[in-house]
Amino acid sequence: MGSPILVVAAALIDAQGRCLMQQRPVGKQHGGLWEFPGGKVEPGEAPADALARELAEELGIVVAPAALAPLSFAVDPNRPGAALVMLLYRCTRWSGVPRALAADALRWDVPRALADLPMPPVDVPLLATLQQALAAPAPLA
Ligand SMILES: Nc1nc2c([nH]c(=O)n2[C@H]2C[C@H](O)[C@@H](COP(=O)(O)OP(=O)(O)OP(=O)(O)O)O2)c(=O)[nH]1
Repeated sequence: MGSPILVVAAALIDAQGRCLMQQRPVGKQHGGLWEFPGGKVEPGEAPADALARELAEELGIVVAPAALAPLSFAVDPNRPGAALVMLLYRCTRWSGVPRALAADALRWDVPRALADLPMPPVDVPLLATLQQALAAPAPLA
């Protein structure tokens, strides 16, 4: 069993409280499943920088690393070869309109509706946490 693989991903939330998910291309690991945009952290890269890079590559949007707020994390201990650790950030500010540059499709919807989509195992608890976070009253300023 190798060292854990660190993956960063974003819950992009629009003004209507909808979250963006993308469909992994058929033929890749987890092909056809719906996921949060993001990817693996490269050696020497800070997690938020890695996520800003992935969001530019996958969606063509510009996100300041400071606009990425840590939300939750999840672990898939059963991934072949090495456990996968996924850090989920919440993001409400970006420049540009997300486009499916690396995915087969994009979908904006409230987390409750997204939960019906087929997704990798780590995404299930993360989406539930996101749903709770969006349902909770806004924190006092
Ligand atoms: N981006 C993303 N990846 C996820 C999610 N859930 C989940 O299990 N993963 C897995 C799928 C991949 O094994 C890994 C993400 O790495 P990646 O997207 O860079 O993988 P990849 O196969 O496209 O890249 P590569 O290894 O071919 O360079 O994490 C998710 O919600 N978002």
